[in-house]
Amino acid sequence: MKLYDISRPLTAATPTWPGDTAYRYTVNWPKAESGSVNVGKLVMSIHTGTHVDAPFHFDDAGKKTLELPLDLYVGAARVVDVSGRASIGADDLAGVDLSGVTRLLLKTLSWSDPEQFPAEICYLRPDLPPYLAERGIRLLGVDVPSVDPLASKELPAHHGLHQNGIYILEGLLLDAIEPGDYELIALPLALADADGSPVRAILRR
Ligand SMILES: N[C@@H](CC(=O)c1ccccc1NC=O)C(=O)O
Ligand SMILES: [Zn+2]
Ligand SMILES: [Zn+2]
Repeated sequence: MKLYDISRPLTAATPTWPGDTAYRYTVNWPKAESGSVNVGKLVMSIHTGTHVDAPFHFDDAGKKTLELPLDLYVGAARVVDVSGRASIGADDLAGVDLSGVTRLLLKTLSWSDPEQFPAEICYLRPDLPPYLAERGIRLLGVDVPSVDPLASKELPAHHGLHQNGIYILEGLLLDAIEPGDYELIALPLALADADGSPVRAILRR
């Protein structure tokens, strides 16, 4: 069985949201000092690289990472190519059969330079969340840092997905992935209080 890594590597150079905390790993307690082991310390924003959003990210009353339903992040997923568009709405998926699909990953290819935070990304239009929910989608993954336009403060797609019971996976790397059916594994860490979690996302087929 072949494994495809669809996670962005986390390094000090991984781009973050403007002004947000970069990934930083340090050996906080070196072997020379501890006498036996190197002990690392990790500092990063939850929204750097490949991650899930918990509803608390955009809703003070929303579920936090530890309360997320794990079954959504493991199981059959369909990758659909929606590249070449400025945004995605129900119209853009009209020709795509979504019957039996619970986890949908949209390949927008709109984050062209992985070394730079994008200036503009393909985003979701407000008619998409209800359309997906009617078809049974419960998890939506994108290959960009947000499901909304980067400058949006209202976050209509985040809220629309949430209102329709659809959870969000962001920052995937789908460039090398052929559209089709896979098994997805992208589990959030068991983080108390958090508004999301970095994930190691893989596809198997
Ligand atoms: N909502 C975004 C993240 C986001 O908006 C953000 C992340 C880190 C620092 C600032 C952010 N937004 C500021 O307006 C997301 O899609 O997860
Ligand atoms: Zn996020
Ligand atoms: Zn988000």
